[in-house]
Amino acid sequence: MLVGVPKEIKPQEFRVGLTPEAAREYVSAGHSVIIETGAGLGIDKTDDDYRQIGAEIVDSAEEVFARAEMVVKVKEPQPNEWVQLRENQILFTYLHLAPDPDQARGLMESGVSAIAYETVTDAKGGLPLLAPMSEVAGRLSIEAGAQALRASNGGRGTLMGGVPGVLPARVVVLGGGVVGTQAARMAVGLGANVEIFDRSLPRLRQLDEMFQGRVSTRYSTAGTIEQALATADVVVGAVLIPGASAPHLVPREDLKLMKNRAVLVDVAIDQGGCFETSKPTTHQEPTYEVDGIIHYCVANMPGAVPLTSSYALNNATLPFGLALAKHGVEACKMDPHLKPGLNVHQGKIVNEAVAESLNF
Ligand SMILES: NC(=O)C1=CN([C@@H]2O[C@H](COP(=O)(O)OP(=O)(O)OC[C@H]3O[C@@H](n4cnc5c(N)ncnc54)[C@H](O)[C@@H]3O)[C@@H](O)[C@H]2O)C=CC1
Ligand SMILES: CC(=O)C(=O)O
Ligand SMILES: [Mg+2]
Repeated sequence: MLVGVPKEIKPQEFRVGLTPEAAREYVSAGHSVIIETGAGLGIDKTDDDYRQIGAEIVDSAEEVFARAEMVVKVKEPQPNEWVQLRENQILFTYLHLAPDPDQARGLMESGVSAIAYETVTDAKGGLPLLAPMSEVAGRLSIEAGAQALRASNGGRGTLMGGVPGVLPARVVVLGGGVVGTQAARMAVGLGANVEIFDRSLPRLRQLDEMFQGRVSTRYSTAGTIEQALATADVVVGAVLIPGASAPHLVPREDLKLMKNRAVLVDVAIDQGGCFETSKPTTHQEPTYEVDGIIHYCVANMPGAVPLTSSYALNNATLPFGLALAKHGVEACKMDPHLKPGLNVHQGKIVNEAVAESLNF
């Protein structure tokens, strides 16, 4: 199969769909790989690095989209990308369609078969192609929160770990999955006071065990969240209902319960966000303020650390990508975990949760 990788075009997105090491695996398996010139520069890989493993460098994204039988990307296609997709072509990337009906329509009209990283599953009920980026985003969320707390950035002026004689910041994490766990680890590492909320009691038990008393766990209800908001310095939004838009756990009116210039970090923004007042931001302008509360809502957080992120992502996507390259879209029928990854096929939304969420 001819596999193509365009350069990412979202603002400040420096990851790449295939690292040279991953591209080499495709070539070894007998596939051809074309890479848009400069696609790897964000991870310090030159065109020559790709040429050396047997890939062909092409001058434009247009050529990649026109020639490739499978396009491998990182972020969801932008409007000028989705118009270049076509029937009998596979797109393998993050899509996050539930909160994005325009993209959903664009992909349906293109006729492409689009497989979304974030809805591929594993035998343990996890999301193996989302997990590595959730690990990155979870860890970054605390760095982002700590930065936003600085007075020079509009925040309350609280130091995460406090100092002897002065209390540390209170960090509230909504959702104790991959993002939430990594956020909690980082916050604990900085010496913050941490509470994690989840709706799953088995998960709360695991977290309790894992953190050995360094983190408090709480069952997530509107009431318990309201109580926590009153004392929080940073609230990390890390919930997920796979395929669906994130539930709004904090309505706008609840911002008045919070301390002035406290910080909301909405990692779940790519699924629409879990605070009512969230709207996607970019690394260029990551924060904004609503009712005295600082919001950080960057939808491609891992793009800020493209080296770590591209390798972590490729480690997870490689076996699935190789299966798609070998068997085409039929691979989704052969692998029950790749099957839910197929979001758009023959002009229809074919993942049930995504279709339901979009009301399609
Ligand atoms: N902004 C960014 O750059 C990135 C965003 N993400 C997003 O972060 C979000 C979380 O991802 P993961 O941690 O991998 O998901 P996950 O599935 O590992 O964890 C989600 C957790 O939320 C819990 N949950 C569901 N409803 C809840 C509720 N009402 N209250 C409290 N907890 C609830 C679930 O029980 C689960 O433990 C997703 O939307 C994902 O797309 C992930 C990576 C990068
Ligand atoms: C998961 C996701 O949206 C990202 O890595 O940007
Ligand atoms: Mg995202």
